[in-house]
Amino acid sequence: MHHPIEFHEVGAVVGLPGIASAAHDAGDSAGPAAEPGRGGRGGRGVAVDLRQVRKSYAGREVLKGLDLRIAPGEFVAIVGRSGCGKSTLLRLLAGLEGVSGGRVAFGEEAPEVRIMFQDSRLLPWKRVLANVGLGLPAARAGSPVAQALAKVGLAERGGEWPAVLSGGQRQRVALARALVHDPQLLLLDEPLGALDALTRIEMQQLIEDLWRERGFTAVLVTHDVQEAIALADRVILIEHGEITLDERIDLPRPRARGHASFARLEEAILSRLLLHPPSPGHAGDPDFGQGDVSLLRTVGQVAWAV
Ligand SMILES: Nc1ncnc2c1ncn2[C@@H]1O[C@H](COP(=O)(O)OP(=O)(O)OP(=O)(O)O)[C@@H](O)[C@H]1O
Repeated sequence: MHHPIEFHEVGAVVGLPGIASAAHDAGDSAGPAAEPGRGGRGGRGVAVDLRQVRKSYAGREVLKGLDLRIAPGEFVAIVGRSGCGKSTLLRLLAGLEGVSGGRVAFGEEAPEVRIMFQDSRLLPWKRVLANVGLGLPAARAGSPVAQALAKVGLAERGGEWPAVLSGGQRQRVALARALVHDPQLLLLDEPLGALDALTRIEMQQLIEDLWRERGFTAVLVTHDVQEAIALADRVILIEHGEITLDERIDLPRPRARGHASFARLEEAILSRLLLHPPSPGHAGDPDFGQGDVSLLRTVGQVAWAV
């Protein structure tokens, strides 16, 4: 049964009135309406609702009024050129920074949100077990920590120091450290960016498996369009601080990179990325209109029909 979602606001509110009612007005929604994510099965995911989110640093506007709704259990990938504001968006979602305007809201009060970065950020003076159990009461840590380590394929490595692990293994530990808290929202800030190609694909599969099993909502920032298409229900493109593309990926999972429809979708998104070169200090893309989105959607649909 479909229940309306009541959104709970986090961070500062500037310029927008009460949220709960506005969030459900069909006509008020920017982007696709929140429908349940189709991959995650565990029902653990939380809905996310961003309205007119703005973020400035020292008077320079980095995010210029983002509207984005994410359904519970949905997997969203954010792509865009370096410096377009992807990590800033994740930090706002994580509550690590406050918005300069607009609002960030979740479908539940105080959901469990975890974030994973490109570097593992493990504490080098603590063994793997202690790193994964950080923040858990000692009495409760044992079994969940062991289970999380087993999930990421490192059941035997708990007694080791982070320094003796490979980069990929350290990221697995970082993933286990997030999993142990059973997150409702998992934020992934280019977590596989420093890994070799093979390890990267293995980690992508692991993340997808865990997402399907646990059902958390996932927001992945990545420079890799293939990675975005392989994992996400929707690929969002940010350009000059604005969302200029919100593309639903309807390919069956697991997704075969070599498949013609995958390749065409990748080409379409890449060409969209390359269409508008960076223009520092320029507010938005005046020459970008609905037509561009329609064009890409057409390309995508043709690709999916193949
Ligand atoms: N704490 C900060 N103080 C000042 N400027 C900041 C701060 N954090 C981010 N910025 C600026 O905001 C812009 C967006 O940064 P952000 O890290 O979100 O980009 P990004 O899209 O994630 O880039 P990349 O892909 O290179 O990681 C950049 O111009 C950056 O210099």
